[in-house]
Amino acid sequence: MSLTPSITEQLSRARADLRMGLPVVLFTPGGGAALAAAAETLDPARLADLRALGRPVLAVTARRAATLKARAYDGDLARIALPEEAGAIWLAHMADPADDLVAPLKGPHVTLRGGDATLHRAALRLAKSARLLPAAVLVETADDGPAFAARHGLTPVDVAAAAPVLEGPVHMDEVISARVPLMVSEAGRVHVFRPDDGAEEHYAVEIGKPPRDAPVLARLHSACFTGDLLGSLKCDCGPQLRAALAAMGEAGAGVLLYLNQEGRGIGLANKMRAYSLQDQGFDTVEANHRLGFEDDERDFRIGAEILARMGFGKVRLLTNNPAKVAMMRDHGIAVTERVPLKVGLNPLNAKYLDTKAKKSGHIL
Ligand SMILES: Nc1nc2c(ncn2[C@@H]2O[C@H](COP(=O)(O)OP(=O)(O)OP(=O)(O)O)[C@@H](O)[C@H]2O)c(=O)[nH]1
Ligand SMILES: [Zn+2]
Repeated sequence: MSLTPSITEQLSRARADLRMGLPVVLFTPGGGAALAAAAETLDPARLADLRALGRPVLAVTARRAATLKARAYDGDLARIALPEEAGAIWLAHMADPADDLVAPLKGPHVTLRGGDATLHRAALRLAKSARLLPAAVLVETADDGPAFAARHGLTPVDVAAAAPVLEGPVHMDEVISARVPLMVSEAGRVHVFRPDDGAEEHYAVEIGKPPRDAPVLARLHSACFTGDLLGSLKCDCGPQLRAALAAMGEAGAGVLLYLNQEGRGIGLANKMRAYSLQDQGFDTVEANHRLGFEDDERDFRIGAEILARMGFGKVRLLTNNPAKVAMMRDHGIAVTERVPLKVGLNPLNAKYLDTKAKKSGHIL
């Protein structure tokens, strides 16, 4: 029936539920089912309810497990049995490395081996896509997943159906575009693109009337609230944003995608967590890992999709990041030239830029 939510819509609901602290019901058809909640938002009352249903397990990524010194028998993740006395505070400390140094968690942690980690993997993937810390509490239930969910008004997610949606390309539609005269060019136009998975909208700023059959001067700019808006000296994002627009104004044509992938795709709250770890002495990559994330969690297919939707197939890409060039090529956009964008170096971001050059392959 068309009134029934699609798997994409169910996933979008599940993300909102996790952010509010509600568990969702993950299941594989004909296989197991589990209630899953994000460790970061789960309150003590709901944790007690989960405990009443079975033995809770905390799933963390292998990155987080490495810091916790927990064995990741599942390769990419670890399933840690919740000790009897573990409450919401224990969970918060396991999920969030903020206090790792001042109050290290006492192990040893009992991690599960054998069995199936499919539901745990899906829970972590969902938590990441909800821009939460990748740590989830799961309790398996012998009940039928969808029936259990219906009884309690919870969102059921068929993880077998969800996998290709979570890993697949995002579909995007243009909602509207309107003329916005800019300082760099009066011929500015802002386009708003809305993904069909309920996630954040992304924007394209078109300068002039770039012909669609020639390489366009383009920038894929990832949102940086602190750098772009506040003028943070910790990164080079603000100067890069303004220099890219200025270059397009000067050339009379160009397209800047403003992608809402704050913090290289981990969201602003997690980026601030990473910043707080950086104040403890970790670099930008180490901080991401301690939080349980990879170095870069952005999905560059979003940028490729928007360019394609606008009719652009060839770009002269303003970037210092060769991975972006490779990613565009992988997703059907020809990069005829990489145009360096070296601006905004200051004494406070020199180490950050140096780390990006050494660990992330950026060309300084
Ligand atoms: N997780 C995390 N994200 C950061 C940090 N500093 C900046 N960012 C984010 O990084 C993104 C910008 O990415 P960069 O790696 O600076 O640059 P790039 O876009 O890969 O490459 P360029 O095209 O050369 O700018 C923005 O989303 C910022 O919010 C940090 O320390 N940690
Ligand atoms: Zn920045």
